[in-house]
Amino acid sequence: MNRSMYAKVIVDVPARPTNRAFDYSIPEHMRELVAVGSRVGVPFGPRTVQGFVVELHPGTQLDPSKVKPIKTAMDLQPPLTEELVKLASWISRTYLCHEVTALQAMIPGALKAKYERHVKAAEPGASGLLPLLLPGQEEILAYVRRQETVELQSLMDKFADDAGLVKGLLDEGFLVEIQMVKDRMSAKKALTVFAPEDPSQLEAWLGELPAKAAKQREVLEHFIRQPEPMKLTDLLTELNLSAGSVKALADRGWLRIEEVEVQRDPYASRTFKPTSPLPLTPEQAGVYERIRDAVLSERQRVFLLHGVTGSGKTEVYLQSIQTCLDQGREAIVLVPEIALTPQMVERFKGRFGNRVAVLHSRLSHGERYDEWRKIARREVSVVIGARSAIFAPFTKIGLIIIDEEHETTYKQEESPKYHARDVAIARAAEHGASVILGSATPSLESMYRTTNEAAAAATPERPAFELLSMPSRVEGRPLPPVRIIDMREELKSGNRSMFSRDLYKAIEERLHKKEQIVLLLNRRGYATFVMCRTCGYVADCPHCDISLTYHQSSRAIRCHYCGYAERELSLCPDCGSEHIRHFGTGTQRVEEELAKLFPGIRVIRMDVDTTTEKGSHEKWLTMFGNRQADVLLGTQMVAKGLDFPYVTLVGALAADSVLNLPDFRAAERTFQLLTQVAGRAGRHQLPGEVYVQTYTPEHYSIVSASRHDYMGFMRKEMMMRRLHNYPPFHRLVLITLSHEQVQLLIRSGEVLAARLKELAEDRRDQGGELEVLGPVASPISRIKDRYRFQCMIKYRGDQDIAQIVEQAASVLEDAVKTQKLTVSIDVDPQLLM
Ligand SMILES: Nc1ncnc2c1ncn2[C@@H]1O[C@H](COP(=O)(O)OP(=O)(O)OP(=O)(O)O)[C@@H](O)[C@H]1O
Ligand SMILES: [Zn+2]
Ligand SMILES: [Zn+2]
Repeated sequence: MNRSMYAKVIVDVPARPTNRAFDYSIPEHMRELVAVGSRVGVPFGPRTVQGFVVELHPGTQLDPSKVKPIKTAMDLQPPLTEELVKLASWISRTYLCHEVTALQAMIPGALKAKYERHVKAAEPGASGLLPLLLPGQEEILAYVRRQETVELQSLMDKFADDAGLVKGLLDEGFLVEIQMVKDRMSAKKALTVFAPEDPSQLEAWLGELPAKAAKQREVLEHFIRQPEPMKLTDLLTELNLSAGSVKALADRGWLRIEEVEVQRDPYASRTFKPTSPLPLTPEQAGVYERIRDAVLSERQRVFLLHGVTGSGKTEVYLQSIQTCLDQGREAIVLVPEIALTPQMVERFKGRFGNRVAVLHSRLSHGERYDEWRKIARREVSVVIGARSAIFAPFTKIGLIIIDEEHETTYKQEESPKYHARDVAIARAAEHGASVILGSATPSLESMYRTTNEAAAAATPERPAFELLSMPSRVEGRPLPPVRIIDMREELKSGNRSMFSRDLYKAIEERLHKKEQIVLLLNRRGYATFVMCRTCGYVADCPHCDISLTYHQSSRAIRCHYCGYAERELSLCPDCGSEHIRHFGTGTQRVEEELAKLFPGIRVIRMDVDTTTEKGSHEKWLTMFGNRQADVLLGTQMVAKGLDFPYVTLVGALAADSVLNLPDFRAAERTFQLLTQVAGRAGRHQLPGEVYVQTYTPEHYSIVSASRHDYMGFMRKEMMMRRLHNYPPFHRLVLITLSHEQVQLLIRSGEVLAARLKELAEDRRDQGGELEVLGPVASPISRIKDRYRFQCMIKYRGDQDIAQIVEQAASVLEDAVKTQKLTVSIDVDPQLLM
């Protein structure tokens, strides 16, 4: 029984002055409904907005007569747990975002507020000058009175020809506007037929039916055989009836028809072959036992599992989860982008069946909401999903697994700019849960935290990691040999093709043996721009500092940042030449060249253009798995997690494409990508082989990847990072300012940097290491007609960086408020653009 009379509410108005909880009173009749974590509609200024209840209190510090009451309680069960509410406040402090933004990130899109404008008729007497009504207005008013409240838009639509009359009624106060806060989506409902509690009744009624009511008889007989409730539509199809007969029985009061929530299950039509635990290899067993002990200890422990590709990490995950479930606890599994790895879903559903919920971005709003409700109602105990699944509203988490922990997709690029790894560790602390960070190529940040140096500096918030390793593949299968091919030499000997001679031969051989091939071409590697070959003109976005991208399918060139699009060019706008070259996505060109070189070759191309349709990934991968194609050609999405037994050749066509990006992680990303894609070859009986084509064959990231030498790469890269004060030794905060006028922007940047440098000076006097770089133009210096400038903070140790950033940013508050300057803060940024 909830006796609290006041609630502290975080309102859905993401702005600095509102980034705190406001007091509201809870009307008597809502006391049972309003709990920590529930959503409420509250008056805020002249509006009604959604808010989240974060605390309950018996009293208020404010003058009670000034405290407004909550208007609506939106949930029967709060969608957020108390733990998640607390986590939101941690996220807001750690990543410097508004608390409501963090709360919003935790609920499914379907529950995000939709504001509707409704109208109702004013109380009689309020404006009671009826004679003033214009012809036609009386009718509108009467209509609204009959409906009680009407959504404004639908009223406007209904009386579209008289929109002016409606507006007049509003202006003169005959109609009053009320704002409603609603869910964007509601649970899907279906009519369901219920038999009476006591089935012997049915037999008796059967006797009472007139002889000619054969159809009704069939329905009763059905429920005598199967008394469980049944969806009306299913019943009608099964018995081949029309609704009339069922309705007739309901009218007699013999059956009951009710609207019942149904769940949209995106995997309902799929069957998953059940699997049982495999006997573990000694390496797997050693790792599994460490994890099992940790899970049983019910303390927060973080493991970094470094297992080479094909070492059987997934089986370790599955058995660790089993341990956790046996204990009556729950597990969360994160994968980079689940739509990309249907094989993962299959493995988890195969082992745990319908105890698994799946959350990813390719589900519809409704499907996502239904999967989420299964979690909220504890109908499942395992969640597998992309980044935001880390917010699954479980209450007894025992284990959190982050597969391919080095992936950048675990960092959200828009606010809240959280990293799922850190959120996982924070949740594990609350639940006494273990975390497994698994990868064949762990990030330097995670690896660093297994070192003694990091252990010495560990805090409860940033605990040290325990390193587990699985250095060999299952069943002693070898890692495939990797050959580096120097493309400069190819060019010298007159080969201008995208394929080196050796790779060409290797492909030919596989086609002959009916084995399969994976070809990787990094998306950023090959230009997709439009260029005039006469004068060198390149089509740029008129609103952004970036070249336009050619899309062959729509014959358009468009900007990836703002969506600006124009038709493909036939003449150069600068010199009028007809020699315009449209560089299609790199993969398209490779596909064309493959077809030319190997007539009849069957190629599946996976890239942004071929995978927009829902379920397309799955379709392509199933086809490839069924050996309906010889080549799987694609961008990064073919590099990860795939496990196909007939793949014996992997080719990386442009290994250095990532190396040339202006990012201190370029070498790390190159090493990761090459190692991952090489790992797709020879995972089963057939031995594999890998070719890496590059213009910089001597670079240590490429050499180490070719030797499967993670440790060698890591040591070298650590040295470079230490030398240049980059993560993991120093941490970064990136502050990006943007504005339409470059002058104002430069001035703001300088003011900010000056203040930051002052504060850094103070810190250094107290012994803190802190360096401020900038302001400089961002690598992408303009997006959507707004110029961009950035400052970077590099710091070391466990400093309260939030305080400094907030203090410094406050010097820009005026410009933000009055001049539309935007300030975006990224703590531990993954992309430096
Ligand atoms: N104990 C075992 N006995 C037999 N086969 C196993 C065992 N463990 C795993 N496997 C098989 O070995 C193959 C590789 O395992 P898995 O895909 O889990 O590797 P991984 O470490 O996740 O690799 P990657 O990092 O490349 O995704 C799979 O086909 C899996 O079914
Ligand atoms: Zn030109
Ligand atoms: Zn643009």
